Formats: sequence, C-alpha cells, structure tokens
Amino acid sequence: MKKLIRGFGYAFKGIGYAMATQLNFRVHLVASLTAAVLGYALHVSTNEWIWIIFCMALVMSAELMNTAIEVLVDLVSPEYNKKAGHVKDVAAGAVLVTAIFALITGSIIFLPKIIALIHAA
Ligand SMILES: Nc1ncnc2c1ncn2[C@@H]1O[C@H](COP(=O)(O)OP(=O)(O)OP(=O)(O)O)[C@@H](O)[C@H]1O
Repeated sequence: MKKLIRGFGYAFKGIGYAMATQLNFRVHLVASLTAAVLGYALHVSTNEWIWIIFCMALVMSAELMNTAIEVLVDLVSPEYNKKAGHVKDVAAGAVLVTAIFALITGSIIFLPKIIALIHAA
C-alpha cells in the first residue's frame, strides 16, 4: 500500500515538473479549463463531456510523454546530434496531432452551440 502511495507521489512530481518547466503544458491546462467552463456554460451532453475529457487527457498525456522524451534526449545527447533532433521533432509532432484532434473535436461540440447563441441574441 505504502509503495502504491509513493508511486502516486512520483507521478504527481512528474506532472509538477512538466507544469513548472513546459509552457506548452500550461497552455494545455488553460485550454482544458476554458473547455470545462464552456462545457458547463453551454450545457453540453454527457457524451460531449466524455469527448471533452478524453481530449484533455489525450493532449496532456502526450505532452507529458513529450517532456519525458525531451529530458531523456537532453540526458543522453546533450550535444547536437541529428538523430536526437529527429526524436524531439517526432515527439513534438505527436503532441501536435493530439492538439489538432482536440481542436477539431472542440469545434464540432462548441461551434454550433455558440452560433445558435449568437443567432438567438
Ligand atoms: N541535442 C540535439 N541535437 C539536435 N537537435 C536538437 C537537439 N536538441 C534540440 N534539438 C532541436 O531543437 C528543437 C527544439 O528543442 P528543445 O529542446 O528546445 O525543445 P522545446 O520543445 O523547445 O523544449 P522546451 O520545452 O525545453 O523549450 C528540437 O525539436 C530539435 O529539432
């Protein structure tokens, strides 16, 4: 049990590290908070909440993996190395794919509701 709790502690330490060092992670957090506030204000359905929460988890876990890869690359290849650059670029590309997916999903959920609100005003 103690080991399990310690494991959670290390995981939160990792999230704290990403929050403190990665501007992108903080941007994703703000975007997630904005989506949550919009979801509440626009009364999204249970299904839509599931998609919104899925997007938040997907983008943030991709960013955490990207941070881990960046730290590992800096550790094993502190000097310039073409392959080290590729590793970082591909990891960043993975984050971008998830962010685009989240943006499209958010647009599908929120845009019709925002447009309807504007028309009703
Ligand atoms: N050791 C290296 N060798 C070759 N190219 C590198 C190396 N480190 C970084 N690069 C290149 O520079 C880009 C930016 O690297 P950097 O580590 O600054 O990433 P970042 O996403 O800006 O990270 P941070 O969140 O620390 O600002 C990489 O995507 C890669 O193309």
